[in-house]
Amino acid sequence: DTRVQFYACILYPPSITHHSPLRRHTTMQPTPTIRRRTPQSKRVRSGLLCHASSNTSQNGEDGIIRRIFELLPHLADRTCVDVGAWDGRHLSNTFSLLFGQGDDDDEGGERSCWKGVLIEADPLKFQQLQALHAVTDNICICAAVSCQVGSPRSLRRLLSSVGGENGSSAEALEGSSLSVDSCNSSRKKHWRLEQDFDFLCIDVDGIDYWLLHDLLGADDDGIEEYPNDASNNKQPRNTRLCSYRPLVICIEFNPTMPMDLIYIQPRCDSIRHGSSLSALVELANSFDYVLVETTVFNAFFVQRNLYEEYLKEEVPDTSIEALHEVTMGTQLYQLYDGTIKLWGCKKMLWHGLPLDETKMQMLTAEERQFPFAPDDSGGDGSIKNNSAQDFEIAESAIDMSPYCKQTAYYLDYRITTQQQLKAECFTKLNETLHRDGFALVRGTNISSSLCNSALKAAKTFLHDVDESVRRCCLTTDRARRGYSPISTENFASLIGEKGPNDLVKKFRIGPEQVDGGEENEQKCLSSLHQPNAWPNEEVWDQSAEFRSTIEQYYNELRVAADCVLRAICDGILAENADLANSLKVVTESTCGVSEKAVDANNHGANHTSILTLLGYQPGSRHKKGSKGFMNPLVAAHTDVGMITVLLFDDGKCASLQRCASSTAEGEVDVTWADVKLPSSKYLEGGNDPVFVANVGDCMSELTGGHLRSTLHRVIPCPSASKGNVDNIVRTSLGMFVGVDQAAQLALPNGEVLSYEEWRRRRIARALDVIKK
Ligand SMILES: O=C(O)CCC(=O)C(=O)O
Ligand SMILES: [Fe+2]
Repeated sequence: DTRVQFYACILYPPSITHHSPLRRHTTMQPTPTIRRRTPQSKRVRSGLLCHASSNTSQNGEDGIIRRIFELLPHLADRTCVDVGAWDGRHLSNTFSLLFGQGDDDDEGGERSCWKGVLIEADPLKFQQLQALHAVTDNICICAAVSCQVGSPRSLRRLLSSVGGENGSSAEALEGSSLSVDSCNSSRKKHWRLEQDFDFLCIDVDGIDYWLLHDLLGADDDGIEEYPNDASNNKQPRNTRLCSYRPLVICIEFNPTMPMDLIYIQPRCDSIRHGSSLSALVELANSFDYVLVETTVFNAFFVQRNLYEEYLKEEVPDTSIEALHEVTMGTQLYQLYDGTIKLWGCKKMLWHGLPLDETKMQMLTAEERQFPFAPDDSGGDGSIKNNSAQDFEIAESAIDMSPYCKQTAYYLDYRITTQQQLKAECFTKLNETLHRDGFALVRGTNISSSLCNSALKAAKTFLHDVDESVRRCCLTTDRARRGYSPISTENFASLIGEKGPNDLVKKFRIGPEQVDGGEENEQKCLSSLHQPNAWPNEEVWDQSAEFRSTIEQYYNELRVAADCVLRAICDGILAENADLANSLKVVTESTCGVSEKAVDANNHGANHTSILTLLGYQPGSRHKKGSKGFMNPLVAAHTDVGMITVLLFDDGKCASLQRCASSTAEGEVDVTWADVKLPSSKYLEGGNDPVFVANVGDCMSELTGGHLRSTLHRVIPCPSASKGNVDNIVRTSLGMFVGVDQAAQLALPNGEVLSYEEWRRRRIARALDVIKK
C-alpha cells in the first residue's frame, strides 16, 4: 500500500542531509555546514501505530481505528458520525467501518455492524455521498456545520435531529438550509443516535476544535435559541439538547504547529487556521478523554474509563511526546549577524509554495553585522561584507535543480513531486524574467571548478597571451567561429542604431556538424555549423589545455542552458497553452533534457548554440577627455537567439547593465541596473555557480512577446580601472542558445520559416544599418 509507505516515510523521516548548495565547502571560503541530525525521538512506535494501515484513510487511520475497537468490548451494533465526510470514500476514515472493507477477517461477505451519520457541506460531494449510501440505513446530511453559538447548524442540533421519535425530525431542521436524505425515504430504517455513540470523526479544516468543544460541551451551548422571527410567529424556545459522549474520537489538527504551542483558532465559521494538537489534548482531557495515538494530521481520543480498562496495556504512555512527532514543522533560527534562517519543512503546506528565506529577512545584506563585534576585528571588515553579499546574491538566484539534476534528495520530506518542484522553479524563473528581463540561476549541476577553469583559461587567452596567438585563429566568417579582435563588431546595429564599434575581444565556438550522416554534410557548410578555430599548438603551448577546458565548459553549459530554456518554456505554456504550437520548436529541441541532463552528447544534437568568450580591458572609453569617454564597450542591444546564459569574473573595468525602465524601447530616458554575480572568491570557494540568464529575440517572438528580450549593454568603469586593483580586466563567457537551424518556427502571427532563415533575416536587418 503506497499510502502506508508514504506514511512511514513521514513518521520515520530518513536521515536527510540537506544538500544545499552551501554544503560543499573548503577552508578558503567561510561557508557554513548545514546538515540534519536525526534527533533522538521520544515517539513510541509500539502501540496502536503498529496497526496503521489504509484502505481509504490517508495515513493509516483505518488500521488504528480497527485496532481500537478490537480492544474495546465487542458489540453487535455500532454507530459513527463523520463530520466532513466528503464523498464518503476519498480519504475517508469511516468508509471501511460502514462498508466492512479492509477487514481481513471479514472476507467481505459479512455485513458491517456499523451505521453512521455522515455530514458534508459541499453539495456536489454530498450528491456522491448520498449515492454511495443510497441502499444503506446510513443518514447523510448536507450542511455546513457551524460553531456560532445558538446556530441551527450546530453539530449538536444536527445530530439531535437524527432519529427523533418520528425518525429524523424535520421540525428540528426548520429554519436552516440543509437537507437530510432520510427524511422522506421510506426504504431507510429509522434509527436513533445514542448519546454515547461509538465513533466520532471530525475533519472540517478549521473549526474542528469548536465542533468538538460544543458537542461534548457545557450545557449553555445546548440551549436551543431560535431567533424570534415575528413573521413566522415563532416563539423563542428553551429546549435542552443533550450533549454527546462518543467512545472514540478522531479529529484533525494542524500538523505544522509545534508541540508546545496551544493554538485555538477563533470561534468563527469562516476562519480557517486549524488548532494545535496540544489544544485538542487540553480540550479532550477536560472532558475526560485520553490521547491514545496520532497520525500526521489526526489525533485519537478514547473515554478515560475505557482507556483505563482496555487500552492502557497497549498504550501505557499517553503523553503528546510519546504519541506524536512534528514532521511538517518549520523553524526559524538566527545567526549572530542578524540573518534569519529557515529549517525543516520549507514549503507552504496548503498552497504548495516554497518558503523563501530571502523574503524573511529583517536586515539587508549590508546591515547584517554582529552588533557587539570588537572594533578591530583583525583587519578587513569588508571581507565579511563581500561574502555576505555574495550569499545574498546566490540565494536570490533561482534553483534549477529540478530541471538540471536527477537526484531526489531535494524532495522535501518526500511530499513534493518532481513535477511540483519544476512548477515552483519555472514560476519563479518566469516571474523574475517578467519583472527584470534578466534572472540569476543556480543548481545547474555545473561544478564551480569547471567554471573557474573556464574563466581562467578564457582570461589567459584573451588578455595574457600575445595578440599573435589570438590572430592565428582569426574568424573567417561573420564572427561565428574563432577570434574577433577589439573594435570589429557593432552591436548597436542589432537594434537598428548607428554607433561606434564595440570595444571587446571575442572568441567563439559552436557545434561542428549536424547529426545524421553523410547526406547532411552539405549542411555543415551552413553558417551555424562549421569547424571551430582553435589556436595553433605550435604558436601557443597551452593551446590543448585551453581547448579541452573550453570544450568541456561548452558541452556542460549547453545542456544546462537547454534545461533553463525548457523551464522558461514550461512556464510560458503553463499560462498560455495556446502557444504550444509556436513553442514546439523549443520543446522538441529541449526534449529529454531533464531525463538526460548530464548526457551532453545525447540530445539536441542539431542545436546551434554558440559559446563566446569576451574580454574587456581599459581603453580610450575609460579616459576622461577622450572622444569616446564613457561610450559603452558593448552597445545597448538585445540578444538574437533563444536565451543567453552568462558567467563573468570580477574584472572591474566593465559592468553589464540591463534596461530597468518600464518605458518602451527606444525612449530617451532609459534607466540601467547593474547585473551582479557573486564574486570570483565565492566561486573559488567551491560554491554552487550562479549564472545570468536572459531571453533572446527569437524566443521573445515565439512567445508572442509574453517574455521580452531585454535591452542590455556593457559600460566602462573608469574609477575601478586605476590603482593597484589586481582584477581590472574582465572576462565573460556567454552561451547563446539556438535550436536546430532547420527547425520550423511557427510564429504566433502565422508565419512559418526555419530558424536559420529567421536568423538570416534578423542579421540582415542589422547589416543594413551598418551599410547605411
Ligand atoms: O559580457 C557581457 O557581460 C555581456 C555581453 C553581451 O551582452 C553579448 O555578448 O551579447
Ligand atoms: Fe548580449
